[in-house]
Amino acid sequence: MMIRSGDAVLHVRDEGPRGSPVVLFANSLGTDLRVFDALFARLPRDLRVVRYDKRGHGLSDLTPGPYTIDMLSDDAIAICEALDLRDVTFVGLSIGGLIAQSFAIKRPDLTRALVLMDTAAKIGTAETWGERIAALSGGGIASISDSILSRWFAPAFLAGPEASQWRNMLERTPLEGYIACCEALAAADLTDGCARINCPAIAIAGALDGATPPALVAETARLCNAAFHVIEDAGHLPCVEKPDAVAALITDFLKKGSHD
Ligand SMILES: O=C(O)CC1=CCC(=O)O1
Repeated sequence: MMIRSGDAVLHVRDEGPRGSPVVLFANSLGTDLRVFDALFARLPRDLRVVRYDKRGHGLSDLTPGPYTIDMLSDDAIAICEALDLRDVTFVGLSIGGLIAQSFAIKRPDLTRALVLMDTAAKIGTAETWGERIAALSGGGIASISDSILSRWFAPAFLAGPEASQWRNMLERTPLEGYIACCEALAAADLTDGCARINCPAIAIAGALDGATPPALVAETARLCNAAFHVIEDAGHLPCVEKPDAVAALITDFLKKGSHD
């Protein structure tokens, strides 16, 4: 389905029984909602799982940049309002985790719990994102996809045939949407707001994550009192590489700490 948020129409997938606990997923830079396919397949069937392509990605509209995390979390709020979702457990991957933090800071009334996956209150610096934007403007996403993929995945996964679908997804992301999200990342620092989050939360990091290393994710977990978990033999996208381990953590959290 498609849902309007301001000047964009967003591609949303809403699955599972109505009236069940709601889990909302926000994707990372250079991916679309399919990044959660393997994880979704392993979650309990008695959840209402809502996924969407953030603007500038997947089948959602490409609106002019720069974007901000505030604008991107307004999109998540618009989806919740359109679908009348409440008591949301928000699972955010990387930039999706910044969106989830911003959502929880702005709308604690909608937030049941957070799962912060390979993310932080601040990712990179204005300088490192500026360098990436300059490289992208010169050569496009394919010119830097090898280095991005080396942070996304452990070497063994990267060497196998499964990795090519993620390279294709990354390289087929609209360049303008990708850059607009890099601009949002360059400006984002949720350190102060994150410390005010007081809902139940867990943080997850791939042990080999080269983009948001475990120590950085652990620091954000400490800020918002989240339990911290490391997934062995995984990089920045553990929901792709180790979906069984991630599904087990989220299922346990939903049973024990998140929904009653
Ligand atoms: O592209 C990367 O290096 C990893 C990443 C940072 C923010 C995000 O969403 O992905």
